[in-house]
Amino acid sequence: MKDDARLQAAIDLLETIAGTSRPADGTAAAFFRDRRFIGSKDRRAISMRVWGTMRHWARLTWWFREAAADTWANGERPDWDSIRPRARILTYLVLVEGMGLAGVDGLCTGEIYAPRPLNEHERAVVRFLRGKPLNHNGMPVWVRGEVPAWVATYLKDIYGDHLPTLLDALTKEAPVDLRVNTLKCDRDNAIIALAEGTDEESVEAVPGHYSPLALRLAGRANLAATNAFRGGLVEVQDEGSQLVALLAGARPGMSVVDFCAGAGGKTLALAAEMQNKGRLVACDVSQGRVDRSAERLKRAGAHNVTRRVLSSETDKWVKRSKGTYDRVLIDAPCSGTGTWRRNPDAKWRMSEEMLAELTALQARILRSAARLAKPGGRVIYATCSLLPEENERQVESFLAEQGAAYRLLSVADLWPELVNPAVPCPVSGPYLRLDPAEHDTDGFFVAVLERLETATPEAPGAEDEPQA
Ligand SMILES: C[S@@+](CC[C@H](N)C(=O)[O-])C[C@H]1O[C@@H](n2cnc3c(N)ncnc32)[C@H](O)[C@@H]1O
Repeated sequence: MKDDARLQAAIDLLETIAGTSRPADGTAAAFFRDRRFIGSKDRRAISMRVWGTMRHWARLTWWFREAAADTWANGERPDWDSIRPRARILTYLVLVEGMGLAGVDGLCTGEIYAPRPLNEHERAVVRFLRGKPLNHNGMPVWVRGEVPAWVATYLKDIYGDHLPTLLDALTKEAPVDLRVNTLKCDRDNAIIALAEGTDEESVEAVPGHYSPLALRLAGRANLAATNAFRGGLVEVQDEGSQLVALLAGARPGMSVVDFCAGAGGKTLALAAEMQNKGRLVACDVSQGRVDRSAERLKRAGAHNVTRRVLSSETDKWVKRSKGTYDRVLIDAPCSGTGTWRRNPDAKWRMSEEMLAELTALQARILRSAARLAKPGGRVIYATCSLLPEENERQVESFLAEQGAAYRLLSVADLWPELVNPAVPCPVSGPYLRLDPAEHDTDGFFVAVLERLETATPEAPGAEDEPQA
C-alpha cells in the first residue's frame, strides 16, 4: 500500500471509530477484518496514525480551532465535537509528524485510493500550523493533559501539583506486561521460552519492578505467535493488575470468589496462587465475558474454576452463598481512567453522568458481594480508576455504614507477605494507589477489608437486598 492509501484508510478508520460508541480497538479489529487485503505492515502504519491522533486529541482540536479562527473568513472557532476526522488527521500530520504543505499535498492527490486534494480552508490551516509546537502555554491543563475538563478537576483534588506529570504519563503508550503462569513455569524459564520467539523474531522480556511474576516486553512483538503464549506459560496482564490479584492473598485450599471476573484476567492469577487447589468461583453479569474466559482458563491449565453468570449483584446465588468465602475479590466496573494509556478513545466517551451511574453500581456491588466473606475472610475492592470517587470514597462510605462488621487492613503491612518481600511497598497507607507516572503501571486502586470474627452473616450490613 502506498502512503497516500494508508492515509485514506486512516481517515476511514477514524470516521468509523467516531461514528460508534463502541471501543476503538474492537472497531479497528472489525474494520481490518472487513479489509483482509490490508497487510500487517500497512495495518500497523494505519493504526499508528489513528492512535496517534486519538492520543493527541485535545491538543490537535485546540490547535485546529486556533487555526480556523485565524484563517477562516468568519473568524469563529468550530465546535469541539464538530471537527471531522480528516481535519484531525491533517492536523496530526503537521503537528506530530512534522509535515509541511508540500508533504500533505503529496499525499492528498485525489488519485485512486488517495485522499482528495486539500481545499482552500485546509491549505490555510496547514500553513498556519506548520512549525507550531504541539504544546502551547495558552492551553488549559486539561487540554495539555488530554483529558476532559471535568476529569482534570476531579484528579486535581487528589494529585494536586503532581497532576500535569500524571496526565502527561497518561498520554504515553503503555508497555506490554506479562504475568508468568506459575502453574506451568517460573519466571526464568518463561524468559527463555519467550526468547525462542517465533520463526521470524525472538521476544525479549525483562523482569517487572514490583511483582515477582511480572515480565515486560522490551519492544513490540507478535506474542500470540509464540509457543510460550500458546502453551499458557504467560498471560498479558499489566503489572498493576497482577498486584491486585496478589493482594487478594488467595492460597491453596481456600474458597475464593472473583466477583467481577470478566474474561478472567485476575481469575487466572488467583488460580495460579491457589496452585489449582481449593474452590474458585468466577462470576460476572456478562455471559459473553464469562464465555470468553473458558479458552484462557484452558490454555493456562487452571482447573479449579467454576464460572457463573449472575443476573445482577444481588443474584440469589449471592444470598445462598453468604458467609462462606475466605476471599472475595471485587474488581469493580469503573471509569477505567487508570488504563487510558491503552484506550485513549475512552477518555472522550466518559461523562460525569456515566461516572455517577458507575459509583452507584460500585456501591451496590461492594455491599452485596462483601456478604460472601466468612468471618475472618477478606474482601478485596479494586478498580483501574484514578478517581477518588470510585476508590477511597467508596471504601469510606462502606465502612461508615458497616464498620461494625469489617475493618480496613493496611496494604503496606500485607505487601511483604503477599506481594514481594524484596521490594518495598510503593505506598505507606492502607490503600494501594498506583499510577503510570509514579509506578509505570496502569492506574489501580486496592483496599483490603477483613470481615470481623464477631460478625455473622446476619450482622448489620449483611442484609439480603443491600441499598446503594
Ligand atoms: C474491571 S472489569 C473486570 C475485569 C476482570 N476482573 C479482569 O481482570 O480481566 C469489571 C467487570 O464487572 C462486571 N460487572 C458489571 N456489573 C456487574 C454486576 N452488577 N455484578 C457483577 N459484575 C458486574 C462487568 O461485566 C466487567 O466484566
